[in-house]
Amino acid sequence: MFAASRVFSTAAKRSFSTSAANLSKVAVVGAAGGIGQPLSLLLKENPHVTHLSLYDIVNTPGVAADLSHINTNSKVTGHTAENNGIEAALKDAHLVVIPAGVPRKPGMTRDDLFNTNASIVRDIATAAAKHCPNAHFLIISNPVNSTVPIFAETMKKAGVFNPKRLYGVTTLDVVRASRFVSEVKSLDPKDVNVTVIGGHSGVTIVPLLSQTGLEFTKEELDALTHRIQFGGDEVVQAKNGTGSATLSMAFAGARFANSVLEATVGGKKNVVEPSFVQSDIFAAEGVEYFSTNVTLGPEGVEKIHAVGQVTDYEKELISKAVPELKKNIAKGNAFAQ
Ligand SMILES: NC(=O)C1=CN([C@@H]2O[C@H](COP(=O)(O)OP(=O)(O)OC[C@H]3O[C@@H](n4cnc5c(N)ncnc54)[C@H](O)[C@@H]3O)[C@@H](O)[C@H]2O)C=CC1
Ligand SMILES: O=C([O-])CC(=O)C(=O)O
Repeated sequence: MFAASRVFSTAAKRSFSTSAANLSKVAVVGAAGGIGQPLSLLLKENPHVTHLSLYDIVNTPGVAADLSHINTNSKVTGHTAENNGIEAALKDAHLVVIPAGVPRKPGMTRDDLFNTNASIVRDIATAAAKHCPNAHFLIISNPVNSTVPIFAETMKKAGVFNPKRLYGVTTLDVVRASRFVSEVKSLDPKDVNVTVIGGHSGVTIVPLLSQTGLEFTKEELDALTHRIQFGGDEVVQAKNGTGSATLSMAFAGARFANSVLEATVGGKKNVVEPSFVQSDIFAAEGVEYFSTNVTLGPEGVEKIHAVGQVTDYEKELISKAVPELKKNIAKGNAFAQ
């Protein structure tokens, strides 16, 4: 995993800058938005990317022109809905990152975004099934617990679903957890890895603080657990109606995209990241998708890690997460039928 303070190490840049065979087309859908723009900037700096393809319903020609002046190797193209621009944007993409859709305002839950974002994600999945069915798909659009099932069901209908290549992006939860714990323990976040499992909203976000190897008082556990579960709300409140996390999400999304690229085209072994993927872990409880650490390999998800040893406190958190997740997933599945 990357050190929290740097998205790309100098060594990674050096080792991948010379091999053309390692390079690939990456599309960002929702590229002109609050997340899309800084995420595209970070991807422009990624040495694995040969072609950065930006799609949005508005403004991508300007964003693409701007980014195209940065002197890194990748070509940048901007596409909008006119003239079926999504086809050109997605065709032959190796990886597609999707931060398209509306963000929260204060007082809203992520599930309140469902009515708007569900159809946006379904329509993008329909286009993806047609133009780049073998790509790796990174879903950022909320509510992730439901948009991942929507994307999967739409791909299944088109007969092209590959569960190894569909990832709900939950990286921001571990980025936050690392930062928040390091603040409490006066540590450098690069030395603090927190496993977070479950989903990406409120009580479905389950930090496994016992697995950090650090000691916490009950007060610290309660406060940290709450802050990690509701970190998104802190930003929504602070932005006061103008949106939700964009810059930290761009950082997290770029880290996850780079990990997938390193594992799939960079030849790197043992790349481990958390992701909300199709998973057997709680399938018996009717939970078809679950976020845990996964090992990424050349084909995508190679191994889903077990939850591991958990305390009674964490068992209780999991028992609250599972029914909520089940509901969110069922809602996504039902929408896509
Ligand atoms: N997974 C995670 O950890 C996080 C997820 N999010 C989610 O990411 C999404 C985007 O957030 P922001 O970038 O802040 O929103 P934003 O409103 O700034 O940007 C969204 C962009 O999507 C575009 N868009 C809308 N419909 C589209 C379509 N059919 N095709 C292509 N593009 C389309 C809009 O034109 C806009 O440029 C939200 O749903 C938000 O809740 C935000 C933070 C963290
Ligand atoms: O809170 C939100 O709505 C955006 C999000 O998913 C996050 O910041 O984790």
